Amino acid sequence: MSDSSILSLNNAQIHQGEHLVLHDVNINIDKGQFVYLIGQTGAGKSSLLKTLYGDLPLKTGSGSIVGIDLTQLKEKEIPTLRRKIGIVFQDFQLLTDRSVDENLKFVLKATGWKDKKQMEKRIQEVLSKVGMATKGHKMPHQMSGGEQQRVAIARALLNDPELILADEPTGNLDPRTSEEIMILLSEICQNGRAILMATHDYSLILKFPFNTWKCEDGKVIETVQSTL
Ligand SMILES: Nc1ncnc2c1ncn2[C@@H]1O[C@H](COP(=O)(O)OP(=O)(O)OP(=O)(O)O)[C@@H](O)[C@H]1O
Repeated sequence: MSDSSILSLNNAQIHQGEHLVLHDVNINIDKGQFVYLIGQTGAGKSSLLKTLYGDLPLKTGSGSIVGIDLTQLKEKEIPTLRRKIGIVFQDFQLLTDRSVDENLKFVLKATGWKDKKQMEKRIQEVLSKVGMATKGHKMPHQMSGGEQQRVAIARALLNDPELILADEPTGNLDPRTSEEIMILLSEICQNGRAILMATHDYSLILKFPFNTWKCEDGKVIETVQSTL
């Protein structure tokens, strides 16, 4: 593992309970790198991401993410891990009973922020980054899917993570909105964060080309665009 590595798995096995999903996984992402994760339904993309954010245990092989050893990860260390990475899901997962500002404040409080002024400042900063500076008062149901995903990305940025894991972040969006979200994620990457993004959308990969890993036949292989 090089100094610039932000995520690596070596000879890892990814399990869902007793079911072996992926084996001999050897992957590395450096700081500031963008990588796509593709593969057919059920191929193991979400299982791999879940292992990386501590939702599934890594029992075989070795793995490290944002400086944390995944094989040694204890239940009580999972919040620390989640603070150091940003996670974005297909279905946004905003709390539907509160405004954008309150959604973001909830995460800040849960991750140890106390000072009210500092929290307000940080919320405004991340909302500006995703083009939602004036939308803090909105409730989730008052926003389009694309706007909700922007807020979800703002939420992922709150604690200034070096790595963002995104599980089909454009899966619920129309093609144009998907492109807008990709432009945003590309900008975030250009600002030095690494991104690992699972997707089914090959047209996005062609428009925004980055390294691509494919889950296939129980393995993760690096692939080139012409073989997608
Ligand atoms: N909670 C679970 N318990 C047991 N097996 C599961 C669970 N979730 C997924 N699996 C199994 O693990 C394998 C990989 O599923 P996974 O969700 O990682 O695939 P995926 O590539 O993300 O698929 P999709 O593109 O449909 O999201 C599949 O065989 C699936 O049936």
